[in-house]
Amino acid sequence: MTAPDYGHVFSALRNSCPDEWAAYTQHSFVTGLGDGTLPRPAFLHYLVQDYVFLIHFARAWSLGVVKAETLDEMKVCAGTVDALVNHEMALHVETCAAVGIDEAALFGAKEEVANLAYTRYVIDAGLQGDFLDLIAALAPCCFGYGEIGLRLAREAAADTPYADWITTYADSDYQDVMVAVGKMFDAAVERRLGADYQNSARWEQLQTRFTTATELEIGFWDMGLNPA
Ligand SMILES: Cc1ncc(CO)c(N)n1
Repeated sequence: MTAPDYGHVFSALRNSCPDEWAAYTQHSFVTGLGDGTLPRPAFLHYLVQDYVFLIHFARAWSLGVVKAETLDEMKVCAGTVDALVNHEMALHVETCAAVGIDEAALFGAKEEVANLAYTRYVIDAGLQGDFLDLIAALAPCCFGYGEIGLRLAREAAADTPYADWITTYADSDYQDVMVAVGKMFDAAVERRLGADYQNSARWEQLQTRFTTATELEIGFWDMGLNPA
């Protein structure tokens, strides 16, 4: 499997920014997770920031419940909030606890600017725009980690110390949520813009949201590589 099926809307958005998508999903931080060469301090620095990221990211997905137009959209958004706060964050809490960083320290960690820029951009996309603006800005995070997790599960060195991280995103728990998000995103776009959505007046704006969020993901890996 080269890429999992997260739907045709996601494929169209990704295929329109191939350079940014490659810079995000094949970033040297990702290579280092796979071959195990990522320095531990960079990983822990990233993981603490990512805990804070997920707090605000869950707020953004909660906004999806507010902006939804169908019960199915509400269910997928609520399910994603659950997956983030009750499952994905366990990786962060357990990995950090093992090196003496407790949850209060995680919750109170100083948020770096690249982190803050990313989540507030996504939340603002949802506040200023509609449900599609919000999902277009949320999509790179979700599907990018899904792609990375599956690729590293196939290609990673057997002895990488980052196997727990890889498993979190390759696991069917995470993948099933992403497939559900992809289906919901396809239906949401077709419902509002029609089957010929790529020729609608809204498409360019959604592409900009998606590409900008992808660039903010690249900035997040860059931040991870540079522990303060
Ligand atoms: C920065 C970032 N993007 C995406 C995900 C996946 O939820 C994450 N944990 N962190």
